[in-house]
Amino acid sequence: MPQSPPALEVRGLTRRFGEKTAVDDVSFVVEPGKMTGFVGANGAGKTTTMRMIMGVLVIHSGTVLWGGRPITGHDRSRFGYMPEERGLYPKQPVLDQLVYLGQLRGMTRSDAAAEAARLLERFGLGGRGKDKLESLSLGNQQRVQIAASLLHGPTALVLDEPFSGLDPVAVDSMVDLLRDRLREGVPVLFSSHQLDLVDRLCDSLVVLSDGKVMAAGTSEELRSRGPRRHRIATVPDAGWLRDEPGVTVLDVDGSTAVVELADGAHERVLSRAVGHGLTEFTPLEPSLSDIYREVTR
Ligand SMILES: Nc1ncnc2c1ncn2[C@@H]1O[C@H](COP(=O)(O)OP(=O)(O)OP(=O)(O)O)[C@@H](O)[C@H]1O
Repeated sequence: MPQSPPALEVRGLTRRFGEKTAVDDVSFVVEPGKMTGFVGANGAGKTTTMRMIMGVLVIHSGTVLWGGRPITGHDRSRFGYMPEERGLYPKQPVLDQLVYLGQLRGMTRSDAAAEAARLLERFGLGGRGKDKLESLSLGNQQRVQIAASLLHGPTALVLDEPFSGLDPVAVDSMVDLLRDRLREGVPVLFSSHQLDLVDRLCDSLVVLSDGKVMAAGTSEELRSRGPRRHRIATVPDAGWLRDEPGVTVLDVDGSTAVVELADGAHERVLSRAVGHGLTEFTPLEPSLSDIYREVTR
């Protein structure tokens, strides 16, 4: 029977810098084949967590598990990692660096060269292989960094802000490449400040605030736990909702209002709305951005 692909899990991960606990008892799972967004304000502890996952920073307590057992150096060497500090050499030609990295990761020279050329082509950089990295625009340098993390057919991807500085076309071509890996069951963890992108791309979300996990789960789970918003329209005017118990009006414009309903208020507000000339009563699914704002408020 074929083995199911491994999940990446962190359990109780903790890291201090002097007096400050930068990552505080952090636990979450990145399921195989799932794109998991890692979000949080500046300084929330995302980079520190990713560094501990990759073994470039000592873990003070907790564990990283790969396929349910403690991760090894060999496991990590097969991951694709895009560190915050990036790490390619500005003064060396793009293709040479990629081939070198591929060889470091156990590829033959010719396999590494072929795969590097294929990835550069996919990113529209087919003609730039002989150029020094520093001669490329920042967005194109970013594409090369991404190619470096994908080169060796990684078993998991840990990507620190992979989309920052990319234009929408570059984001889409990167996402296409990631989807190829996801289909093979590779778990992908990526940090981002771009909530709209996270909303569009993620299967799951981990929200970090001040070193702690504020929410973690699949998009559906988090959405079902998110604020219960409704759009209610009553003709001629929806202003009466302002005085209705159990209703928080977020926006009202003439006959239409967007509201949050308290637990148990739904039936009563619906029947009151009928009395006020109801034309619409629609539940609104919260976006991941709404959920993020809610849990970090
Ligand atoms: N090497 C270090 N020495 C001292 N403090 C550190 C070190 N690395 C991180 N920190 C502190 O740990 C906390 C978490 O930082 P981290 O870089 O992990 O956050 P982040 O969520 O990745 O932020 P950003 O979104 O700005 O990249 C911050 O308060 C930071 O100043």
